[in-house]
Amino acid sequence: MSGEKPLVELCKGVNGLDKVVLREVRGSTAEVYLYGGQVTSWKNDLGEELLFTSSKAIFKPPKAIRGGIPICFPQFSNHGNLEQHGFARNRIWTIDPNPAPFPTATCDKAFVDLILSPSDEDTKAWPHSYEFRLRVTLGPGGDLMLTSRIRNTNTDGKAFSFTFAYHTYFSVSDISEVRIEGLETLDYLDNLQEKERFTEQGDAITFESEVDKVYVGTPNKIAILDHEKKRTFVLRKDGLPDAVVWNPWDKKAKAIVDLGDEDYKHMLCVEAAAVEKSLTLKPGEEWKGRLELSAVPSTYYSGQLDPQRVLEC
Ligand SMILES: O=P(O)(O)OC[C@H]1O[C@H](O)[C@H](O)[C@@H](O)[C@@H]1O
Repeated sequence: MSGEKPLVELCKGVNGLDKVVLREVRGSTAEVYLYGGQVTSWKNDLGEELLFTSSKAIFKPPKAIRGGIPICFPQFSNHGNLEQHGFARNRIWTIDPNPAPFPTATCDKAFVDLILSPSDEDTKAWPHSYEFRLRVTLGPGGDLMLTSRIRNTNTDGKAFSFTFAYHTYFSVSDISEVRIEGLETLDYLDNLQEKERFTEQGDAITFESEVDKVYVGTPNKIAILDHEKKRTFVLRKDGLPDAVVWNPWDKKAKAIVDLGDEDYKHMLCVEAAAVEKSLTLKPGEEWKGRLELSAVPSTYYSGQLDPQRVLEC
């Protein structure tokens, strides 16, 4: 019985890496590795895994863990001179022993606060002082919430700019059975066509080949419908105007060392992000970016989906 176990527990994960397990009274769980400050598991009260982690994921620095929710900071992808997706995803974060109080009642919420501070090596690549606090919360209904607060602590008076993404890998039954609602008719930058700008057509987005797009200025609510699983993920975001959609498909999957050849069928990345326009903080300023995920049963049959109902739930 999960009722016997603590709501928040620090234990050892793969290869002896530290991880924090969050438990919710009805049985949902989440796991967060200090390596990368990365959520690697989120299960509903039936014990079903909702996030994808690669069958070939390498749980060992310096390679970031392939799956879950890597944090891309201070750079998304190759939009700058830093390493791909920045360094936050392959640094060891620490647990904040004195987290700030929760704004609302805390008693039924399991949460952990992690901190990323710059190392000497990071400062050479990105010469800024900052404090990055990440709160991961498992809500009473099993919802998963991530809140990032990044503060400029430069003492030289300099502002800094960054791009950011919660690079979420959703677990899906079969990529061909999945659709995304909430991104129709929006503009996107196509990473497969030199970041050229296009406008999405009017239908829900479905998948039949490689996709790597940055949708710009999206609504704060996006739905991912898994027809076969009869499950809908609802992604809510705040402070993050863009949404990246990525699936490598078969050829690219084979070229990614830590991804199984068939894994692309069972994953879909929909990433709450700030990519098109970088975010700028002056000394003393703080930015907050929030992601909230819920997984609900899809109350529809094939061809009878009312998109409005999904997005309003
Ligand atoms: O292999 P990674 O460095 O983890 O990146 C995986 C993917 O992340 C994002 O979704 C980018 O848009 C893709 O271009 C990139 O291929």
